[in-house]
Amino acid sequence: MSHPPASVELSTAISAVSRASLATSSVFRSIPSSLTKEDKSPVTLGDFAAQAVVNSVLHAHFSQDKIVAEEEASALKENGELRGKVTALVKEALQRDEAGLTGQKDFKPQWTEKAASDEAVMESIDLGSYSGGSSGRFWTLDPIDGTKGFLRGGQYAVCLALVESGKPTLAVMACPNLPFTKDVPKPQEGDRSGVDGGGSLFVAVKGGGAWQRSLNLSAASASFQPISMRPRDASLTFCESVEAGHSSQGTNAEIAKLLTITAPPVRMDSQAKYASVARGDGDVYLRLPTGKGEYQEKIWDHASGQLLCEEAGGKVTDCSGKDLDFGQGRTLKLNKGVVVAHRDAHEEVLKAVQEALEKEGRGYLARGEPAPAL
Ligand SMILES: Nc1ncnc2c1ncn2[C@@H]1O[C@H](COP(=O)(O)O)[C@@H](O)[C@H]1OP(=O)(O)O
Ligand SMILES: [Mg+2]
Ligand SMILES: [Mg+2]
Ligand SMILES: [Mg+2]
Repeated sequence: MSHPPASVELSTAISAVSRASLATSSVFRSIPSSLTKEDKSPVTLGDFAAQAVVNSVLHAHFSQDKIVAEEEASALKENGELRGKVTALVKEALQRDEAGLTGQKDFKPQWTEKAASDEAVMESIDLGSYSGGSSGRFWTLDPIDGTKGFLRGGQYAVCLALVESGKPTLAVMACPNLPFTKDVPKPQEGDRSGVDGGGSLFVAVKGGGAWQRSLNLSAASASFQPISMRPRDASLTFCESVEAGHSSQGTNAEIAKLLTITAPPVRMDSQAKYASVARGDGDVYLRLPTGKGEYQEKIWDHASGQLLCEEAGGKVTDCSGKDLDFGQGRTLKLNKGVVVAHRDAHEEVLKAVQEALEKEGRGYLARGEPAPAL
């Protein structure tokens, strides 16, 4: 098959994510500033604009579908200048010609001019407030995954997935700063001039494979190609977060020793990590909890990445070997940590993860038990 299995959902999601990544790329080039949210994490006008774009495209095509998305519009309600900038970005992204942007000649955008007023933009952002759950279907969106990377001038991703009965069934992820192949060097952190050839777009359909093409239709690699994880090899390479506070890098180093891996881990921001192991740039993505595992991972931080890796031949579980459960609300509250490896390597990697956690006195995370009370 030379194209992912077609559906209106897939065409709509490709249109939405491609448009959103136009808005984020434009903010990225201009050296974004940020606001700080209540949980102390940053948000930029790129996050707001991308969420408004995706939600308004989804709502125009599937008005019954609910959306679980990261951002909320409250900060824009008090800040007219920021609101105006977001609306201008949304307008520009929604007005782009579909065939020229995504090559989807038969897809007819259903949204109207009205989607790009200040009021409509704020309403669209707040369409993402759904609480999730295990029944029916909903979309989950991270408008900019890796906002810290986005601010530093590193990797980030626009991540959208359709979840049905608690399981991701369709994923579209744009990685505007990830070159189409590993052979083209990634831009240096802080380089805001963009990627030669225009970054990468990833798609996965449950039971229908994982695919990528260049985000830029004029690039040589503008048509979808299937991707797969690297088969179990003699030596494994690891991929982990740049942010030490997001996962336990010390535990990863111990796991590498147990697996006799000597190569240093590749550090990268965002779900671009899932995409790069899905296409075989690396072998293992570990995101192990810090401390006692107090942080609950958000569903939008994993839904599209999980499907991409599973459809590319991988297995994705938490530290106790359980599947990620996307039907528990806005967070993965029944899971601790994420372990991604090729199907044939996963058991061995998980064993090393569990051994390292036991050694550290955090074996309860490996057993899926609550942390012991002091
Ligand atoms: N305390 C935390 N622990 C784990 N992940 C976090 C934490 N705070 C934010 N995140 C999320 O981690 C992801 C990026 O992590 P990394 O690049 O380290 O893999 C992002 O989804 C980020 O959200 P956001 O979408 O707001 O950037
Ligand atoms: Mg995120
Ligand atoms: Mg985000
Ligand atoms: Mg965030």
